[in-house]
Amino acid sequence: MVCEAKGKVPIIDLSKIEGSGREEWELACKEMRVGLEEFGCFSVVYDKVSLELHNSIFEATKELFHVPIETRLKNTSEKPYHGYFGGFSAIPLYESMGIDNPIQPQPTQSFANLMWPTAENNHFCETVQRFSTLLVKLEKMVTKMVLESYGVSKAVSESNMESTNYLLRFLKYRVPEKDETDVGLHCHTDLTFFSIIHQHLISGLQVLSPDDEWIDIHPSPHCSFMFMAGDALMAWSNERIRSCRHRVIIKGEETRYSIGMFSFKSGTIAVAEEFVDDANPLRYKPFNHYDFLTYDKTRAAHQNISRIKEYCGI
Ligand SMILES: O=C(O)CCC(=O)C(=O)O
Ligand SMILES: [Fe+2]
Repeated sequence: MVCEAKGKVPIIDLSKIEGSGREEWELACKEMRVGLEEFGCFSVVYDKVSLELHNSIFEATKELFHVPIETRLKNTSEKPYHGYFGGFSAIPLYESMGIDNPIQPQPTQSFANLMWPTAENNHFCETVQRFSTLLVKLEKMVTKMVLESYGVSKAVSESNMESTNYLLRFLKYRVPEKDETDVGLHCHTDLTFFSIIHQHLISGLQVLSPDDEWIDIHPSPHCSFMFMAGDALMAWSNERIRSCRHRVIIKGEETRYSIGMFSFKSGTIAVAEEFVDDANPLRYKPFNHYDFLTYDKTRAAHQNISRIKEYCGI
């Protein structure tokens, strides 16, 4: 069930986990903890996402980026980092758009109406809903497994999960022109609780190992999903889990598309008591996730400092 090799990002097959026994469940939890503590990530195979759905969501993504730029720019949000992002000289290849709360029909429909005000957009909405519903189900299952396996009480685990909001983002990286950088996204950690990245045919995602080596995360099979711990999960776990340092490098002659499902918490995030003892004193003050995003957006860039540490580290 689990392709494990020490020093490698774990690959965990959760396709049949729901009907499985205690032993398989615990083994999968252990692999998740190993991945999160060593690399800040693990890869999940989840065959409830069919090849047909995988192809449909990427067809929808390509169509979306064919919409004129004036229209794409209409993807705005009151929440920081939730709307259109692109045209930055430091990352010229990268462009992305987002739907906040994509499992509700209304936000997806409003987004589609903005992008295709006069054309039929039901197929886009239906595909986004099907994909998002499965991904959110998967994220909830993984979060439950991670929290439970660290011994977090059922009540705390349930309230943690109830406070989750999801942001679906469509990402595009164009091919670099001659003499242009091949960096799609510079090395960073996400500001999220969890980030799930789903890739199409073109590789590019790399994660940094504990020995500071870049590991390629290849986009196969069609139902594989990269789970990366964000800064909020690192803080919540009092740094037992490390946030995943990653980047995107664009090689070859084809546009790269990927999709991200990002989770954020409403209310206050406080370090879970299970992670604090004499050897591990409290490292973070309680914080509001969206205030952290606002702070990050307005702060001067200090690339070498952990952003969450700067915000609420003790
Ligand atoms: O496109 C990818 O594979 C990764 C995207 C990413 O790191 C991000 O959006 O934060
Ligand atoms: Fe990222």
